[in-house]
Amino acid sequence: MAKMATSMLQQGEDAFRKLFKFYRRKNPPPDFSDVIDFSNPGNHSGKVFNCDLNAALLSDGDACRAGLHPVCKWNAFGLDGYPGFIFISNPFLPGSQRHWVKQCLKVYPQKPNICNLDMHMSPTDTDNLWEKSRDQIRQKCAAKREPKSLLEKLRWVTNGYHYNWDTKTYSADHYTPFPSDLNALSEGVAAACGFQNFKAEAGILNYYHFDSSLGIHVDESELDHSWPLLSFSFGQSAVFLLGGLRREDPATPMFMHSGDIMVMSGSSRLLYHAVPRIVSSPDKQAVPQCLVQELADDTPEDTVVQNVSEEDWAVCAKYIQTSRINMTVRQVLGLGEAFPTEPDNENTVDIQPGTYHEGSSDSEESNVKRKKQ
Ligand SMILES: O=C(O)CCC(=O)C(=O)O
Ligand SMILES: [Fe+2]
Repeated sequence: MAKMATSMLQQGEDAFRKLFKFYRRKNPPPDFSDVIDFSNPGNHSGKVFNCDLNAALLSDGDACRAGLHPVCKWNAFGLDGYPGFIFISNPFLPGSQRHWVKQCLKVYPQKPNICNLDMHMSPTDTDNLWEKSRDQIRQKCAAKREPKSLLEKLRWVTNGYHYNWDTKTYSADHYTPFPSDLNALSEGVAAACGFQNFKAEAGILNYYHFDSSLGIHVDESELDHSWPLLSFSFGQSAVFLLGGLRREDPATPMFMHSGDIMVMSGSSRLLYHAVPRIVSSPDKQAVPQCLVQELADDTPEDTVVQNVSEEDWAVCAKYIQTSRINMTVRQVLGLGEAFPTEPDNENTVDIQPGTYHEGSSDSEESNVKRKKQ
């Protein structure tokens, strides 16, 4: 079976699509032995190398304020053949990941931010998703099939410059202030990777369940590609496929576990990628161990990461038992750059907003619709 995945890599034509289908398959489940696991990279030591980040680029104090270990303690890796790609294996301080899960469920979906539910519901119906869903989630019984709460129907949220899925553009007049805590985390990670003046301007949050996937796409709508794309994962794990500059190029499979960060920069910034499958976290506990921990008592006052109340965490923990949340953060504009004044209508495409990330479809195409860029 492992051979099967490898041989697909060699076939050339549409190798990525075949690999996507291979990892998406439910019955029989695929062999995951070719999937690089950066938490245990020994098995793939031929492709993975240690990446020495310059610890002087982010002070220990700033790292701690963003809820991160000092950079000298990070396990950062590069991947042969992918210059500019950096994988940081869970650099989060114990307890700090909970904050991001709570923000993604309770705070970031709030109006005026936009989510997939807005595509077919009124703003009053999609506001206060947390309040409308928390009791239902908390009382959920795993053994029974129960109706999904609105929060469980959430697939994406945008913040900062809100991505327009129809025109595949960002615009000056569709903007809400970028969350300051996520900005601090993003600036810190970017700085540690050598991008000192990175500005977090747009965020796309993706919410996955065990039957979700994200189709093959490239993120190229940002106007300046010299800045990295940052990706943060929490909850259950994903198989992530990193491809080439062409959609059909072969791809390298890797796991993203809770707390892992990916930086796509330089010549890896515009590579095709996809998430064919969500899998249980490797520690096989209902909630990944790194999310069980609470913030240390001596956490400084000025940290952006807050303690999550027991009441709130009860909801988040229930949700995350079957879900993964990914936050991608982008800088949209270059230094001193502004959006073009005339909208570029030629870019209009035939995607259906909100269909990029449908859970139950077996077709990889259902998700590909999201960003065929
Ligand atoms: O969920 C992920 O790991 C990938 C998300 C992604 O590619 C995107 O939002 O553009
Ligand atoms: Fe992406």
